Amino acid sequence: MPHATLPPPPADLLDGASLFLDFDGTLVELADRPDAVAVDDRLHALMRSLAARLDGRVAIVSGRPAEQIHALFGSEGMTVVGSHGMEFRWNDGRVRVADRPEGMAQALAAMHALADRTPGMLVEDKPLGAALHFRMAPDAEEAAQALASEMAARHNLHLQPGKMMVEVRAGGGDKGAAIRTLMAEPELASTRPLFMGDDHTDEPGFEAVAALGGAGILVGASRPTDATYRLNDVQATLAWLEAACGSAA
Ligand SMILES: O=P(O)(O)OC[C@H]1O[C@H](O[C@H]2O[C@H](CO)[C@@H](O)[C@H](O)[C@H]2O)[C@H](O)[C@@H](O)[C@@H]1O
Repeated sequence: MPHATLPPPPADLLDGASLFLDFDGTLVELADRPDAVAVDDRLHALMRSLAARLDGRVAIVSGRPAEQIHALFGSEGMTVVGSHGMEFRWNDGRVRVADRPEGMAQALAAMHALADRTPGMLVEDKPLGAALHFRMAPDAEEAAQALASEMAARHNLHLQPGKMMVEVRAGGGDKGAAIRTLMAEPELASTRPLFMGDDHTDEPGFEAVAALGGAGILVGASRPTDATYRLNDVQATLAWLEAACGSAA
């Protein structure tokens, strides 16, 4: 994986593009708890501007449940892919959701047992996965990783690392495969896909957009990546998007 110093994206990159956006760490700052995140007026306005600028060719591609992203954005009416590429909710009402894997109940019970004896550790129960969050219990990272690995192996679940969390989830897809599915929509044909994301779990998305003739934009510090461009942080990302779609205040 290349590790060059990446330039910021050019201002005209949205021309003829379809835009896929990660959520946590890309559009909103990371917080101590998953439920401490909100979509403010600035982000609402930006999503409306992007939808207008790109004729609706904008989607959120998140590890969060699609339902949660919908609830956070309210009436924006955009396409959302949730659960790391396993749930599709298109803006025309179509829905495609993978089955909840067997073994989730046992994995959740084991995670709750660990969290109950670990102050600060949180369990996130998702439709297609279960996550252990140790942002507020950093000393318990090893225990969380060990339990998630054990649950993944025992119940044939996909092990999904994240930022200060580890998840077991339904397998068979990732953000890269999800972007390929979205790009197969007729109205996206012959557009150039762009994907913005911050996490290692966004790398399959960067790889997919590059293979489809587009570009990935890494949000955060320089690291080995398949992205083509880089922006420093969430604030730089919001400012670049606003400028690129002409909605800067
Ligand atoms: O793919 P994303 O949209 O970036 O979602 C990835 C995960 O985001 C959430 O967890 C992360 O954000 C939390 C709130 O800032 C933070 O407390 C946590 O440490 C981060 O890992 C979400 O809770 C997960 O379900 C997503 O998979």
